[in-house]
Amino acid sequence: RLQQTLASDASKKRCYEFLNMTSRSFASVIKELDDELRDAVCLFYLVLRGLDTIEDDMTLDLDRKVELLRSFDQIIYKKGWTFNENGPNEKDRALLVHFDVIIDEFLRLKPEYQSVIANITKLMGNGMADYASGEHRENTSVATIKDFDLYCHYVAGLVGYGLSDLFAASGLESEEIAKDKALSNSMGLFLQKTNIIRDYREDLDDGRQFWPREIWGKYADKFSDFTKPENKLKAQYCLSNMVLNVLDDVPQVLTYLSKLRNQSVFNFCAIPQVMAISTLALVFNNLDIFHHNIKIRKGEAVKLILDSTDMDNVVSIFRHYVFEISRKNEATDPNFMEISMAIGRVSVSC
Ligand SMILES: O=C(O)CO[C@@H](C(=O)O)[C@@H](OCCCCCc1ccc2ccccc2c1)C(=O)NCCCCCc1ccc2ccccc2c1
Ligand SMILES: [Mg+2]
Ligand SMILES: [Mg+2]
Repeated sequence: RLQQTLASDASKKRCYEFLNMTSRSFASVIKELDDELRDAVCLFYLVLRGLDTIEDDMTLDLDRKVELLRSFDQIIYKKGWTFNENGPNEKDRALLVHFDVIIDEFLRLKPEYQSVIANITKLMGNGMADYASGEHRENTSVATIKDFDLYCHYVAGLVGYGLSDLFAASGLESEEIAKDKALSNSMGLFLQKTNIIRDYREDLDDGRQFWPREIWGKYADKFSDFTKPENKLKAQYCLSNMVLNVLDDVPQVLTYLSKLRNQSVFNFCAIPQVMAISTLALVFNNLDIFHHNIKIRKGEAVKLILDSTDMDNVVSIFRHYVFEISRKNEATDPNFMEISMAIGRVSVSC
């Protein structure tokens, strides 16, 4: 009996080490969650990060990648399963090399938490596979704004679905939070779309492009044209058009946050969203993003984390950054009016 307890404590500890290794930002907010939810959300993260490590690896054979993505919801029930076919540079390859530890801990979760995680894994894995193998084969390019919303639904909106289901199943939040799928979806889309804008250069260098052609095609013939100095005005207008698209999700994010009742769940949900609105204001009309990855300053991030503990503070943080975007909004920008109106819509929602 004692032997088993020691073994399971050791593998749980290793899961939190993998959590810290794969994402410092999410690790810090996941560890803040109440006991009832912490392990389930930690494993939810690690299972999906494992799936994403398959998706992100451009050195994997396409058929092999699709087979793994579509069967990952069964793989998580296979005790002992590990994977070492990732390329040497895949940043989270160690997670899959030791994935048997994640599976052991996943199988120790309550059955209702396991089924939420397995269900989202199945939906996300098939969504990623559809993207990897479909007409996007050439460079995972995203054609229409509808495609953009669908891809971000698969990789991030579904995480919002699963988290809302876990919050409700734990009893820490009402069943209602899991009913309004559009609100949960927006929680993921706002984070993922902001990251996709911020990561323009990193993804371009990795041969990936997620900005929808329906938007960037209005400003250039090739996605990489925005890195050229002679195209800097077009690049600026394309960037503001992308920020405009993301602003649409702000009212729903604020509505979702206003429905939360448990303090640890609120902190866990609010902090990534507050980081994202700060990042969105930073990237707006900032042409550095076409040349290198930019991040909000450490000091600002710490202040935001400390301030994001109640709805009034979160609303005023959003107002602050939305005002900063309106200050940077230039009348010569063809998107100027649309952005002003989107800001108006946000301002009344908070
Ligand atoms: O490789 C990387 O490091 C970045 O990969 C990006 C990509 O490949 O596009 C991309 O991979 C997406 C596929 C795997 C999803 C992993 C995930 C992330 C955060 C979680 C938070 C809690 C629980 C489970 C979670 C699962 C990525 O990590 N994008 C970051 C934004 C995704 C946010 C997901 C999300 C959605 C709703 C949320 C609601 C409340 C709190 C956190 C939330 C977090
Ligand atoms: Mg990734
Ligand atoms: Mg990915």
